[in-house]
Amino acid sequence: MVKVIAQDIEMRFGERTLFTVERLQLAQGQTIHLQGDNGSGKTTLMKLLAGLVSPTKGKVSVQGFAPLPWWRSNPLLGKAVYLHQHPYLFDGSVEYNLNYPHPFCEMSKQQLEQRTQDAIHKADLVHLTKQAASSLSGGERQRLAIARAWIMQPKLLMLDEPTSNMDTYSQELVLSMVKDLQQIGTGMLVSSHQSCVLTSLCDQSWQIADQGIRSSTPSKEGINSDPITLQEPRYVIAN
Ligand SMILES: Nc1ncnc2c1ncn2[C@@H]1O[C@H](COP(=O)(O)OP(=O)(O)OP(=O)(O)O)[C@@H](O)[C@H]1O
Repeated sequence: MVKVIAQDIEMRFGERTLFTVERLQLAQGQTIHLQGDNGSGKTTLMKLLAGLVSPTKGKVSVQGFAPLPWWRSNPLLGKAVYLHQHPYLFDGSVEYNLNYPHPFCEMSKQQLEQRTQDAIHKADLVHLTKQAASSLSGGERQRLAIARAWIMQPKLLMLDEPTSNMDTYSQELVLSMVKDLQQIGTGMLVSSHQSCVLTSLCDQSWQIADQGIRSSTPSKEGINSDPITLQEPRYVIAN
């Protein structure tokens, strides 16, 4: 089983402690809703788990991935795929952006071509394939970025505010792609400071508040947010 583990983490910017966490784990098969107010540290936590930023203290490690070639100095990069809410797209057409990850995918050329065509339809990008990615609207950019991840079938995926900027139609397209990834076991962390179309898929919630991160599982009424009890193992940390 593939997982990314954060252990004894402290994340600080200057004098300000954003959060501390004893242990946090994102594994294949999990779909987690990451909640927190604006500025609480959701993006920072995701970047930390993706190896894009380093914690002030503590360690982030991965398990279950194939050994790295000697020239890859950062063992975290590329393991848990992070999608920013304003996704980074390459110069070039929508088609170019969808084909870009092909060399990194473990699929035959034929499978990749089929999956790319399926992604174009799933994300309703058929009429946009030749258009420059830089000219897309915010919602179209997000659909393209998620379609690109859908082709890659990452083991771990982090979606940062994936449905902000999206109308109902785009949200439904994204929901369908995310459900597909969930079915093949992609472990996902979905950040959103309020419920969105994707949060109903989540089987767990991480809440950043008061410089800590609390983990909870949904109850019948929704996410269970009982008062914090440090002894309970389901809570990651609470300050
Ligand atoms: N490189 C940095 N240097 C200094 N402060 C930073 C840096 N990166 C983030 N911060 C600060 O850390 C805090 C958390 O930022 P982050 O983007 O992780 O929050 P967020 O929960 O994703 O917010 P939002 O919901 O508004 O997107 C913010 O106050 C931000 O200004």
